[in-house]
Amino acid sequence: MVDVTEYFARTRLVPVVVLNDAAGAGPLADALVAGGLRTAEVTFRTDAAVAAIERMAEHPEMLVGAGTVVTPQQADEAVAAGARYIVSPGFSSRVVTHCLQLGIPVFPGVATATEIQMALDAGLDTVKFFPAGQLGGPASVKALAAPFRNVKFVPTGGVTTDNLADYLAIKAVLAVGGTWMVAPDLLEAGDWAEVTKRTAAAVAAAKGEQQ
Ligand SMILES: O=C(O)C(=O)C[C@H](O)[C@H](O)COP(=O)(O)O
Repeated sequence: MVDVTEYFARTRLVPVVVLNDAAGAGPLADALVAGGLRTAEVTFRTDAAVAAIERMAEHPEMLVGAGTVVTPQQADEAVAAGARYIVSPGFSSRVVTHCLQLGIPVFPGVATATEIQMALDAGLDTVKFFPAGQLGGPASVKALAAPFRNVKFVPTGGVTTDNLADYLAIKAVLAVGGTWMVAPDLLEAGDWAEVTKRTAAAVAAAKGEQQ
């Protein structure tokens, strides 16, 4: 089984996908892989989520996760469709407990020290920090990480190619997530070339290469 935390430590980027039509899932997987990324968090923000996860998971190189999972039932649907990790915008004991029982890696969202302690109490050591930009950006991640030496963060919300290096420079940051590489308007328009271009730019920025 793939260690998802290890995987994120290598890719350092988690594209957050909002697909209204699952027909785009195949081309989107190809576009991401062409840009150098082999994972995507497909959100339950749309009814197409389950079908989109199924199709993206068919891509032999993709590690597909499910995002915006707010109920245990969605976690079940995501796993059945082929999701290999679960992400939530906030901390839900029900969702976390259920995922632990299923044995699927789960990354709940946190915004406060209290929520980080809830994650620790549940036995987790990696959390999403959401919405990162609006909560104060890298400075907030640093301040929150200080007392929690073994916690890893995936800041998401307001991250772009221009600011991702500021987050990734923080030791406690495992990876960053966001929609900028797979912006909903690009997916609506089927502009896969632009998805590949933005993905490649983000991958280069994550490696610290000149743009
Ligand atoms: O859908 C979820 O489960 C979320 O938690 C929210 C998304 O991860 C962010 O909305 C992405 O933020 P942007 O990259 O600023 O668009």
